[in-house]
Amino acid sequence: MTESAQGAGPARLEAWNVLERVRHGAGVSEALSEAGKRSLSPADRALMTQIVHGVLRNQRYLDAWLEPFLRGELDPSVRDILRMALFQIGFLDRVPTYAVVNAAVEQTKTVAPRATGMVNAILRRAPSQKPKNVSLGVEFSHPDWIVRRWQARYGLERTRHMLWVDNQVPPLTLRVNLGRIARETVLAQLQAQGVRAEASRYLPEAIRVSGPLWLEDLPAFQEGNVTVQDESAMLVTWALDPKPHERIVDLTAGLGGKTGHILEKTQGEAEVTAVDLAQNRLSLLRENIMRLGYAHHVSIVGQDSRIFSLEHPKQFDRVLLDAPCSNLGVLRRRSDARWRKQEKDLGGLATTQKALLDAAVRLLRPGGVLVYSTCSVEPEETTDVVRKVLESHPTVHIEPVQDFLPAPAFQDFTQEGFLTLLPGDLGMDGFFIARLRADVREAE
Ligand SMILES: C[S@@+](CC[C@H](N)C(=O)[O-])C[C@H]1O[C@@H](n2cnc3c(N)ncnc32)[C@H](O)[C@@H]1O
Repeated sequence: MTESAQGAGPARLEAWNVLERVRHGAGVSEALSEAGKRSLSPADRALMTQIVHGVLRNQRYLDAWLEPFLRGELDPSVRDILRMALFQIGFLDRVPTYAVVNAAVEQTKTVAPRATGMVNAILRRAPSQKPKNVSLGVEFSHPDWIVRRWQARYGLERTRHMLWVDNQVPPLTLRVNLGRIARETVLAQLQAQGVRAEASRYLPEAIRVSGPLWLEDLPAFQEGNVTVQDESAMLVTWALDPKPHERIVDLTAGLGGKTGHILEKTQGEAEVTAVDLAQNRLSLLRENIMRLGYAHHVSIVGQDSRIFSLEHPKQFDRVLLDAPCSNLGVLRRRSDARWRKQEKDLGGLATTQKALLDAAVRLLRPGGVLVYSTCSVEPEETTDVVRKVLESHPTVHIEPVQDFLPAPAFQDFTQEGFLTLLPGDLGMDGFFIARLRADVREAE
């Protein structure tokens, strides 16, 4: 590493590398966890993460801030250095402005030496001239199409709140395997490490952590009794309400977040199958389930769920379809997602979701239960999909989800039998959950 690169500090150098990788298509979580494996101190890792998410969450605002100072085209690598500097100046208070400017100048010397003078000149003037009178989309750094559709549905104040929620650092929530360890024991372990945490008011297995936590140091995590998952994602398994000895399939299992919860709730006594077509995700799912100690209690199938359903019709008591979606309910966690999606993608997603839900219905035995969930609350991906599928399957009906949720507080968020949590409701991620049941007599 050159002397000037070192001058920027390891956290900023790695943050810049991660942003470059994200610009070239890498997912932000994967890029951050790769970078985190390099020898960074815990403080540098935290600063790197804060800068990367902060720049992505505030990108449009930062670009509007830069705009008046630019003359002509800007090299994307230099733009990232400027965005990082303005984010630290505008949104963090721990580093003095002169130190941020010096770090950015040092970094530019190695990345694009000829731009050093320009970066220096911009960062001497810009900090005192923040953008004024900007639109909601600029103020909260969201694409206009998202702002427009939320405002049309929820009105101005609600939309402002949702946009604000998306830019906050989300809470870290832990799921405790209550069959193996009491929540109080995990809380005591957290307290012993000086971590601020409290029991969720809404789910008996959830803990909200509000300070920094190195999970690997937590005994309950090492023993496989704790998993990171948002409370709204935990509600999906509550809605499914799996029982021991049933045949259950998780049709889009991904990394196994919900498969693990199903295994915990049935204490490994159900016959669980996890399907996903992404082989790389299934290897991680296997590792995750092994850590939880349920490796021998799940069959893992790398296949398109639509094919799987043709091969196993009417064979399952419970089917979970946590469908691929636009992620618009979890923008606070996926800081890059708002820039990757376009409104026209919703149509294609809805087609896939409908095809997968048709496949899910096919797997139900008479009387079987199906849960459909998305981390988006857009009607095209949620109520529209469910209604269309119900029209073509008259032997399947809606079962009100509220009867299966763990706290009375959720009643306020149910309508027509569906649960819809908007981003930030009860402090949780945005989520949609529907529960369907096949008639006992005549499943399709
Ligand atoms: C929302 S994620 C699932 C997250 C997972 N349920 C969890 O809790 O960790 C959607 C998943 O659907 C998978 N997928 C998309 N299309 C599929 C298909 N046709 N068949 C099987 N899996 C599919 C993706 O690979 C992705 O892992």
